[in-house]
Amino acid sequence: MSNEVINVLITGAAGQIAYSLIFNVCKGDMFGADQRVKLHLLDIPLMVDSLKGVVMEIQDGAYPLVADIVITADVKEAFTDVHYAILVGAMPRREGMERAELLKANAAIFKVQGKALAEHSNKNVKVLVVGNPANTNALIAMVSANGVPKENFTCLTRLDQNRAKSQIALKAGVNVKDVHNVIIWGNHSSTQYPDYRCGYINLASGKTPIGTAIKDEKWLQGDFISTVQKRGAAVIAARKLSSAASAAKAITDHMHDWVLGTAEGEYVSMGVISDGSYGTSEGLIFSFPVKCANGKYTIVQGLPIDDFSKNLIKTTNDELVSEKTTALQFLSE
Ligand SMILES: NC(=O)c1ccc[n+]([C@@H]2O[C@H](COP(=O)([O-])OP(=O)(O)OC[C@H]3O[C@@H](n4cnc5c(N)ncnc54)[C@H](O)[C@@H]3O)[C@@H](O)[C@H]2O)c1
Ligand SMILES: O=C(O)CC[C@H](O)C(=O)O
Repeated sequence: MSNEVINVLITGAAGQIAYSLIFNVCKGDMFGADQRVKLHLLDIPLMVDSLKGVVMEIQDGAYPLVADIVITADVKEAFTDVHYAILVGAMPRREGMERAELLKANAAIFKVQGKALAEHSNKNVKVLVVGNPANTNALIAMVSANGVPKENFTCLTRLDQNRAKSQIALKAGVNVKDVHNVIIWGNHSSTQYPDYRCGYINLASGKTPIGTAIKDEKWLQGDFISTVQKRGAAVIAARKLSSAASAAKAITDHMHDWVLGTAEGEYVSMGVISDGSYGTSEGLIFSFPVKCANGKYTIVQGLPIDDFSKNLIKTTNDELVSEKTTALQFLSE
């Protein structure tokens, strides 16, 4: 076990997602089986008693990797010296609530937290925003965090990628581990574009493009896309609560790959600052296919984009431009 300890902030630490996520971190699933962690757990004052119960459970889990735990409702204390900030805390969308309503409610939170990252966290803090609307909340935190490198701000679209891979695996009758390089473009919303066109399946006969293995273009261009786009809403409709265990798994996958690297030839989807690739608007937090090595991600370049894909990328880009305009208005009020 390494002697070095990393400081990991989880906000919304008394919430549903955190109740799975914290234990993934404690087990070493996120940063590796040798990496010791100090947990910084932030929630609102009302939830601090509940956090005390979470601490009891962490202790009762007897995790050797946990070096220390801070629980707090104080933003400065929570953000001080953190190397990784996983910003989950937000108001989750309930059934029937519009995402635009969420934008306003959450803009204020991410402005304060962006400032706190700049003022109190490690200068190279890596940030993952999960709280919705995740892309635009990440953008608000990024523009509010003077001095923190803009490439250090990401948002979660790995849950969408995992959903897409599973739908393909179910349809093809293969194990999900054999499905590779399905991409999520754009916003973590119902305009996202789940793109199978660069993906492949490892069949007994060899590496096979998804379109060739599934041979059902109508499904791939129709129900596949809409099922993934609407999966979050379907979970809310069924559970009356937003997805939690699957979100925690995706957060763990995202941070693991960012910090420890992706396998050779593997693309993963992350919301990252757009450099204008694939006709997207520079400066948005947009989900792209990326590869990770040495703690850095690179947007995969040169993928073939036909008119079908171009249109869907434009739709989700337009939605993000509009969210950005609204968010910047809230910030200036
Ligand atoms: N990007 C994704 O893929 C994805 C997936 C699932 C859920 N989400 C989003 O993640 C967020 C959390 O979901 P959840 O199910 O854990 O919700 P939850 O309501 O169970 O927990 C949220 C927690 O955040 C806390 N909180 C609220 N404001 C806070 C603040 N300013 N600082 C610190 N903590 C604060 C709440 O007190 C609560 O304990 C929601 O916005 C949800 O929509 C995103
Ligand atoms: O609010 C939603 O529609 C989605 C909630 C969450 O982001 C998810 O993807 O499960």
